[in-house]
Amino acid sequence: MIHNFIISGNIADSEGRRATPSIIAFTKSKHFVGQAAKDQIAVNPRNTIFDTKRLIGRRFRDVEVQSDVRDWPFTMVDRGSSPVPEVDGRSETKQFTPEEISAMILTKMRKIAETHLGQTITNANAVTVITVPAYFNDSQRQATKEAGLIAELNNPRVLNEASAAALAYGFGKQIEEERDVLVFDLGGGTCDVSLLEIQNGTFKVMTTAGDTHLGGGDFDQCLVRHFLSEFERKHKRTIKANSQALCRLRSACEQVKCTLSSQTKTSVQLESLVEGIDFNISITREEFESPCKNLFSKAECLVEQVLKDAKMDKSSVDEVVLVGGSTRIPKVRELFRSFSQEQVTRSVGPDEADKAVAYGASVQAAILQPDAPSNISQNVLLLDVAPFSVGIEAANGAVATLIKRNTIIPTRKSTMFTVHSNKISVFEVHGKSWITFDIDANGIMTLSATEAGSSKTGTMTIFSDKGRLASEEIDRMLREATDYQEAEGQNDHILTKISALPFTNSAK
Ligand SMILES: Nc1ncnc2c1ncn2[C@@H]1O[C@H](COP(=O)(O)OP(=O)(O)OP(=O)(O)O)[C@@H](O)[C@H]1O
Repeated sequence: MIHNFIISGNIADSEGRRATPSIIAFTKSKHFVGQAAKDQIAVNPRNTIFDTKRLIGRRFRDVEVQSDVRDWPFTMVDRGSSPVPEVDGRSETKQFTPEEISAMILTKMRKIAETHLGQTITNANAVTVITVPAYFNDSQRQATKEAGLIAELNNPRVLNEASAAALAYGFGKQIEEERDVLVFDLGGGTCDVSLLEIQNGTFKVMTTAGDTHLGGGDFDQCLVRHFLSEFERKHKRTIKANSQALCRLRSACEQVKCTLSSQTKTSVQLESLVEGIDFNISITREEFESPCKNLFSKAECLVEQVLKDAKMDKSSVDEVVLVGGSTRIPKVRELFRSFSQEQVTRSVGPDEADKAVAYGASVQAAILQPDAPSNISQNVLLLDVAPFSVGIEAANGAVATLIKRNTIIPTRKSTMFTVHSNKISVFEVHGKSWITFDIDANGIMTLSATEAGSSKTGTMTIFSDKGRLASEEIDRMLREATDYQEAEGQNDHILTKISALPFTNSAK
C-alpha cells in the first residue's frame, strides 16, 4: 500500500501477519477471514471456502472447475451457469458467488490498510490496484474488478501479477542498458511467466504465458492422493468420504511439501485420522516429486513458450526473477538449471518471493494516483500485453483474429464485417458494419459495432450477456456485504465467439 507516497508494500495486520490467506469460513453466528478461517478448517471443512481465484469469472461446467469440485470439501452449486459455493449460514443454507467471497477478502485488506493509516480511505479519486494472474481472461478480470466494487474499493484497477513482480524487481534501480528479464511466478493456485524489457523506468512486457490452474494447491493435492492410496493399502479402507479427515490430511500435506523444500525427508503423524486409526508415514523429497512430475513439466513448458514467442533463447535472458511461495520447491528451481547462476536473481529472492507482487502493486497504485508526484508518475511506465488473441467467429465458422496475443494494451482494432441477418440480439446493426474491439489497460474488452453510412451503434462488454454481473446485482451484493460483516477477531488462442452475431467476415 502507499501512504503519502511512501510505498510500503506488505503491511501487517493487527496480529503482525504480512499475508492473509484467501480463505473464508462460515459458522452459524459469524464468518472468519484469512488465518482465523484457515485455523478452523479441519473442524469446519464444509463451510470453509478457499481457492476462489480458481472459480472467479468461470463457468460451472468448465473442466478445471469440475476437477476442483471433486477435490473440495465444500458444496458447489451451478447457479445460472456460475460456480457458486454453498454454506450453512446463520439460519439457512446460503450461497455466495466467487465475487462476493473475493469481496469479503478485499474488505479485510481495506480494513487492514485503514487501521494502518488510522483513517478510512475516503478519496474518491484514489485508485486501488488488485493483482490477477497475467493469464486471466476477460471474464475473470471483470469479475475481479466487480469484487473490488463490492468491497467498496475506489476505482479498482487490475494488474498482472508477473508485471507487478517485475515492477518490484526494477523499481528504484538504475537500469540504463536494456535488460531482458524473465519473471516466473508460481503461487498457491496459478503460474505466470512473463518476459520483459526493462530500461530507464520503462517495463515493457514482450510475451506472457500462464496456467490459471497450476500452483501450490496442486502439489498439495498430489501428496493427498499419494497418502490416500498409502492409507488404503495399509489399512484396507478409504477416508475419501470423511471431509474432516481429508482436511487434516490436506493441511498436513502442505506442511510436508514446505518441509521438503529444505529437508530431504520428513514424516506425517496424524493421530486418530479415521475410526481411531493413527496415520504415521515418512516421505522423501523424491517420493514427493515423482507424482508431481507433470506439474513440473507444465511449468517448464510455459517458460519455453514465452521464450519461443519472443524468439529468444535462454542465454539472451539477462535475469530470471522467481516469485511466489511455490518457487521455494527445489525441483521448481531446478527448472532453471540451464540458466546460469548469475541469471537467476536473488534481488527478489526466496525470502521476498511471496511479497514481490504486493510491493509491485503498490508501485503501480502510486503511479496511477491522480496526485502522484511526477518523480513516480513520469519516471515509471508499465506497458503490458493482451494474453490472448481476440477474434470473431463468423456464421460459416471462419475466424478473423483482430488482436493478436502479446499486443501491447490498451489497444483498439476495427474491421468491417457484413452482417447478413436483420435481427441481431445484441446490436441493432446490419449490412456493412465496423466492428471494434477495445482492450483497456486492465485487459478488459469492449466490443462495439457501427453500421457503415448510418449513426446506429452499439457497445457491449464481452460476455456481459453471459454471466457477468449487472450493476443492480453489484448494488445488491454491496448491500448484502454490509449486512454480513466479518466477525471480530488453453492455450494460446482464445476466440471470442459471439454466436448472437451472425456475421459474415468480409475483413481483408
Ligand atoms: N517453503 C515452501 N515450500 C514449498 N511451497 C511453499 C513454501 N512456502 C510457501 N509455499 C507455498 O506457496 C504457496 C503460496 O504462495 P504465494 O503466497 O505466493 O501464493 P498466492 O499469492 O496466495 O497464490 P497465487 O499467486 O496463486 O494467487 C502455497 O501453496 C504454499 O504452500
